[in-house]
Amino acid sequence: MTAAMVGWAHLPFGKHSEETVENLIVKAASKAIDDAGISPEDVDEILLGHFNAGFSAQDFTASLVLQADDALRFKPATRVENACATGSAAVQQGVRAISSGDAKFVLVVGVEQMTTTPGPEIGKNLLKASYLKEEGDIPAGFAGVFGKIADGYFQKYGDQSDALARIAAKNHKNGVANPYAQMRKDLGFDFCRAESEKNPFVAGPLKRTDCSLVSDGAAALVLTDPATALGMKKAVAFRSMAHVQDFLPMSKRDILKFEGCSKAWGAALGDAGLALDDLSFVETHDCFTIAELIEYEAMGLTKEGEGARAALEGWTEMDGKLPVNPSGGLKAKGHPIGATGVSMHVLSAMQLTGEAGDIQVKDAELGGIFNMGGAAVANYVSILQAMK
Ligand SMILES: CC(=O)CC(=O)SCCNC(=O)CCNC(=O)[C@H](O)C(C)(C)COP(=O)(O)OP(=O)(O)OC[C@H]1O[C@@H](n2cnc3c(N)ncnc32)[C@H](O)[C@@H]1OP(=O)(O)O
Repeated sequence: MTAAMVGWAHLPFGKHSEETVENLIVKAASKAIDDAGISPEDVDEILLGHFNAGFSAQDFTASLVLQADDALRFKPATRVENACATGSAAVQQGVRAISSGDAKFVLVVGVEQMTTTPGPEIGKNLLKASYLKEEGDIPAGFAGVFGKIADGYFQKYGDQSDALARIAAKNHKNGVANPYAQMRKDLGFDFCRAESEKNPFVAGPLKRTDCSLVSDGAAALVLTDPATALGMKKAVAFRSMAHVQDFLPMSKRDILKFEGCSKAWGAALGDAGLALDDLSFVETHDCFTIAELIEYEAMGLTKEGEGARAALEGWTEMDGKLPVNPSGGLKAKGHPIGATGVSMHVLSAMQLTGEAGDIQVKDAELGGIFNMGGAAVANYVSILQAMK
């Protein structure tokens, strides 16, 4: 074990036009420090996950965290970015600072405010996480990128519309019980399966219900070393973690396999000496339902081309053999880009300390997280375990 989470905070995700990036950061940071029961003076390093890419005019944001408390002034603070995996990139950098012995307490904050940006610009900003030379003109923003992946997958393995609707319906159902989720509505399989005025096609075979939400929100956590964590009121350890970065152009890869995701799961489970079956739950990056389906294959839950089985046979439901996205995922909880990976770690820590309330997975002991930037370009897996 290299590091542990000892305090955390999660603001409700949603449309928060009354907020500013600055307020979101300050609120989440203060709450996480309070939750850890440390003094702001104890923080040795600050990492801020913030994608931005045009969502906010303020583009130099690391120092905004210092506004959570005067005692944070003069602490080293750095902004970390790796597309939609920005939050996990910040968390894993924090774990490295702890493991190296450079810091005793690290504060990690993830934030994004997307909904105040006009519609067409949202898609344009998100597309900056693709290879612009090849994908820059794809219509419908990042949905266009995953629409292309879904098209290719359907051509190779057949129509997967039922499985995608099952994934959407599962995540929406789970989101109802999550007080931090943006959309708490059980849409049901039939609504997600059928094209309708309320559920139009967005890109390729992907309908609105196959897409994650556009969101505002922040989450934060405090890390320390495992020995110090043992003396604190709660602690969730990093049993292992992995980061695998792949080529940016999709043309240089077989995009129907998320090879970086597969390698990251292999490395993290291997380092932990665990099998996927040992995990109590997984929070995975369902930016689009087709991504969750391919991730089932990449994490080793099913063989290649058979991800649909896991959805159609209920393996990943709350009462299935491996609950996936008990939080409702990006689909229902929301996907404020820079906050997403931090949120995944916070909600998993809540599961492992029995703080997850109505989304609690029974007897959760080990949790896996997969957070992805771009189309399987930045791949981060963390395996978390309760310490007490
Ligand atoms: C970039 C990386 O590195 C990797 C990644 O993670 S890629 C993912 C990045 N994120 C995205 O691409 C966001 C994708 N989602 C979207 O762009 C938008 O949600 C969307 C285009 C699918 C829909 O937007 P829209 O058509 O403007 O819908 P909008 O007018 O806001 O809302 C209309 C209705 O649909 C609902 N709705 C909006 N988005 C929804 C969604 N994704 N799922 C379900 N319902 C949705 C709204 O609640 C609203 O419902 P009511 O009429 O009942 O109030």
